[in-house]
Amino acid sequence: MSSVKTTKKRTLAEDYAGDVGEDLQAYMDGDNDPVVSKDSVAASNSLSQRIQKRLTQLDQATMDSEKGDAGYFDFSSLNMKKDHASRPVWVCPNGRIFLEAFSPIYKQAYDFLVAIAEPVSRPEFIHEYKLTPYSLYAAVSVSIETDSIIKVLDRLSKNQLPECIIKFIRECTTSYGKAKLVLHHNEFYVESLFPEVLRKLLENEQIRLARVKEDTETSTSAAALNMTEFTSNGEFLQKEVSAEDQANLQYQKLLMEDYDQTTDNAAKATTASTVQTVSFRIRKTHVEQVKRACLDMDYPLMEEYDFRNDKTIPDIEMDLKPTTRIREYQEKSLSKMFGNGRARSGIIVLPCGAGKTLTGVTAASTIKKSCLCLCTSAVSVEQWTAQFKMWTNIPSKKIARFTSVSKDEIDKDSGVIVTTYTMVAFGGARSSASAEAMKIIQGREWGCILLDEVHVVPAKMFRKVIGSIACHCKLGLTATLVREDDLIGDLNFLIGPKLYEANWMDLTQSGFLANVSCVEVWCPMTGPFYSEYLKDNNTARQRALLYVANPNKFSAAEYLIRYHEERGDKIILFSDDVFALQLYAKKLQKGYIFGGTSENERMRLLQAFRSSPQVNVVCLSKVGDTSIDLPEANVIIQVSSHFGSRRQEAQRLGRILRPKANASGGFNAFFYTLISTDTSEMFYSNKRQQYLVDQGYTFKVVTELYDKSTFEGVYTSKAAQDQLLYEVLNPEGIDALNETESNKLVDVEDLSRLSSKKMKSSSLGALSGAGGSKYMEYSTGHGAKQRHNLFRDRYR
Ligand SMILES: Nc1ncnc2c1ncn2[C@@H]1O[C@H](COP(=O)(O)OP(=O)(O)OP(=O)(O)O)[C@@H](O)[C@H]1O
Repeated sequence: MSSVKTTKKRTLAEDYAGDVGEDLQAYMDGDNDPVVSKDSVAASNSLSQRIQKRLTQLDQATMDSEKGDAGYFDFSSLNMKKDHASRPVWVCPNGRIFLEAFSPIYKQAYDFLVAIAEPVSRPEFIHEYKLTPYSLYAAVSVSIETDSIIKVLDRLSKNQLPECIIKFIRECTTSYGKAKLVLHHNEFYVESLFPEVLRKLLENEQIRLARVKEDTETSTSAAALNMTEFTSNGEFLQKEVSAEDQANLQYQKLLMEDYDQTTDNAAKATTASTVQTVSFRIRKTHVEQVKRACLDMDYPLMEEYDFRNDKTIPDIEMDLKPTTRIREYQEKSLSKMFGNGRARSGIIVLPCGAGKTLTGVTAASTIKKSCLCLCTSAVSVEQWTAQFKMWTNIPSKKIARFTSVSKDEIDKDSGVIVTTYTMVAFGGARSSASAEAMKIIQGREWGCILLDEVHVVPAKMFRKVIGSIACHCKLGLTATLVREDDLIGDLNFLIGPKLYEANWMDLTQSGFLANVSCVEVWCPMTGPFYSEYLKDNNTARQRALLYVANPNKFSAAEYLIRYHEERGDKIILFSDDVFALQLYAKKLQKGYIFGGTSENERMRLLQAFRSSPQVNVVCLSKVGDTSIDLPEANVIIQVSSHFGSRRQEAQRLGRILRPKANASGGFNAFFYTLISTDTSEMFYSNKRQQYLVDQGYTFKVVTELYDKSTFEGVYTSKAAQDQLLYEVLNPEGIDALNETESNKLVDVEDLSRLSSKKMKSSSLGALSGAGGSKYMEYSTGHGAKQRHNLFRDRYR
């Protein structure tokens, strides 16, 4: 109960934070991390600090000269080219790039920009991108050279490239991607195409000490051997160009010449019979120290796996089935990973429901070596295992699940193990079966690690997992790389750069994602509810319950359920608040699932929802945000959510993104958020939507959903509303309810093993993940703090 009290004291800032499973939270809270050396953190921090400095300098340069009183940038003095109308982008001195999404060469420009810059916002007509040291690092790592970045950007740009931008690109990219860490025949090499880079690195004493001297050599790079089935992006560009309007072909070719040449060169380099590289061998025991020293010298070591030449790890017979067809964007993302014949470590960002699993499975089946797949929950472990079997011909004895409940036999030589982060990172006493499995996991050399949902796992836990496992290649997968804290930078160096990020709207237009109509329904508070809401003596918890249980909101949900049931839709009602969840479910006579629901009951309800035409509504607490797969659902009604969490909003939308049969071509999925007006819910809602707005979704506001004079529902009568108010102000057993909910979010095995000390010291906020500092808000113009003057008053 002590934890409940802590929750009530949470500050507003804490409330904005998003959620992360408590099991992960525990590792963030732990003070000792034997695997991670403090030096390693310091090194990465010092690099982050330098990067931050560069960014600050860039911003400062712009602020000094361009920023006006209103806090907006005035770029009217940009030096425009004569033919600017036919070029698609503006490049601003603060590193922001704006792309006309209606340009005939949009696709090519998009491919280029997403490779060199971070997408900030991608609505229908104008996209915004941002050049950052990380994005440039990613560009270099997929073989786009400094001069090509500048040249292509200049060709695409309507204005002359600002000098500070050219300087920024040069400064950020000269040293990145120039040195690689390669594992050849079980030996680690630092490799480079540039002898002077290796000479410079060897000036560092730590690196010199780590070097095995006799191995200095000029080698024939293994990258010279077979190309993978994923060709370089140059080829993709050609394909896309041919699909464009013929009249624009000449111009497009001219414009993209340099970019094509860059990618062609990269491809040629890999198909040519030899590529001269210089390398030196380093001691295995010194790998971490060398990585650190290189980071410190601004030469982060790219990690690539020469899997085709690796004879130390036995191949697994694992091919995609002939019936498996990967989609264009999946192929494109994989081409960034395998573009030079080796496997690059990095992160692929694909929207919810776009098929990250198949992308990961295809990567593993291309490498065909032992593969460790790390998921966030036992349910995901089941889903990944099923998809490995569905898409590939992997023999069943070669794939094993390792969770608290399922421990399959692990193949002695090689194979795929699907497990959770917590199972691997757990530091306490294990059962003998678990200890045995961990011995194999930690003793084996892995071809690749697949890291699912990388945005939710704390960097500290990553270090622990990655530091305890020997692997050649790491592929991170995520839908929402939303993490404005420093940890996102750490991910770049712990896993690798972002290799690809798909555009949600492009995938929607191509029919790979459902076309969702997002609606915010404004529900005024009833008089009595609002006057209680305004009273100071009511706790924050009570006030939150008042706006969630607002009778007008209840009626709106009731109306929407009736409307969509009549259409034959499948509806999920989400409420983070378990008291409210039960209220809605019981009064509307629908099934509900929360942390306390038994596994049998859960399965029964979900099965009924999936297959029975009579069961079209299921009410879910936050347990349904990610781990419950309901591809049939096409309507979401949110009545209560986790404060300002953009990730939760995106994850919930993701529940209905699976493509739907749609004869008319209009919206085929509906995402409703019910907001009690003039309460703090309005403020949170605005923050929550920002990530989706940046992906191009528009939220319509509806103020008159139904005719109040004729609608009759559970809480339309005055007497029923009074009764509800009484229940809300005197809720029975509410604390116990919420406690059960939070505890059930924890992986069972880990919960039983978390030390009682840790359990006691965690706040309820931490248990539900709210205490994690994962959701710091945008500080760069997209949060409510920087809202336009016109709208500020509305939210005051
Ligand atoms: N190339 C493909 N061909 C056919 N079906 C596909 C393909 N790629 C993905 N799918 C299907 O799309 C659905 C969503 O895939 P998956 O579960 O991997 O998505 P996801 O990106 O991991 O989503 P979430 O983030 O919601 O977990 C699955 O049913 C999967 O079978």
